Amino acid sequence: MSSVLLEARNIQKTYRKGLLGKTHKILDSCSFTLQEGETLGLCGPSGCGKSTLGRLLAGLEHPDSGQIFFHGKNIFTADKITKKRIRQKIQILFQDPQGTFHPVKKLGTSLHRVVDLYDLHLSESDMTTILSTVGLHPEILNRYPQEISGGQAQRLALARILLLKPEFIILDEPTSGLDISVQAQILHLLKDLKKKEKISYLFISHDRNVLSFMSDRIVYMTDGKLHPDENLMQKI
Ligand SMILES: Nc1ncnc2c1ncn2[C@@H]1O[C@H](COP(=O)(O)OP(=O)(O)OP(=O)(O)O)[C@@H](O)[C@H]1O
Repeated sequence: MSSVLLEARNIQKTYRKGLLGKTHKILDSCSFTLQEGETLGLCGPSGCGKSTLGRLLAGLEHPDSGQIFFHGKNIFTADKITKKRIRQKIQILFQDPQGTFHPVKKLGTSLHRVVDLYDLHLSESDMTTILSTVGLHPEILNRYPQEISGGQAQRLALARILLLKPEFIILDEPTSGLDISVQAQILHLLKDLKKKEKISYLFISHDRNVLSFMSDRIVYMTDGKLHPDENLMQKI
C-alpha cells in the first residue's frame, strides 16, 4: 500500500511587479497530496503559476502562507539537519539545464560540487554507473557546457540529481526544448527510473500527450488552485 510522500496545504504566493508595483496573487489556497511512487501531471495556461509551485516545492522560494510536508515534516520549519536532508531528497529538473552548469568549468566539476555540498561518499565507479544509467559515457565530464547537446545536457542534469538519491523530482517542462526523438528517449528514461528507483514526479507540461504518457493523475491549475476535473483538460 502506498503512503503520502508530500502534501501541500493552502499555499498562497503573491508577486509584486517592481518595488512599488501592484501585487499579483499567483497561488491561492493551492493544495494537493502526492503518494510515494506517483507521477502527478500538472498543466494549465501559460503564466498561471506552475513553475512557481515547482520552485516552492523544491524549497527555492517560500510561500506567503501555507505548508508543505515531506514525509510529514514541514519543509520550511523543520530543523536544519532535516531541512538539508529534505533539500537533497526533493530535486527539480528545468527545461534548459545548460545554464545550471558552471559556464567556464568542466562538467565534472559541476557534478562533483553537489557531491561535496551534501557530503556524499561516491566512488568513481558509482559516478560511472549513474552516468551509464542516463546513457552517458564518463568522458563527458571533461567537456564544457557549450560542448554538449540539449539532450546530453538534460541527461547530465538528471545524473546530477540521481547522485543525490532523490525521492521526488519536479520535472518542469523537461523535454520541451528537445527534438521529438530525443524527447521520447528522455521520457522513457524518466519512466524507467521511476520504476527502478521508486521516484515520485510532479510533471509540468503543456503537452497533453506527454502528460497522459507520463502521469498517473493529472491536475489543472487555474485561478491559483489545482483542479482534478478531467473536463478542464479540454482547456489545455
Ligand atoms: N520572481 C518573480 N517575480 C515577479 N513575478 C513573477 C516571478 N516569477 C514568476 N512571476 C510571475 O508569476 C506568474 C506565474 O509564473 P510561472 O512561471 O509560475 O507560470 P507558468 O504557469 O509556469 O508559466 P509557463 O507555462 O509559461 O511556463 C507570471 O505572471 C510571472 O510573470
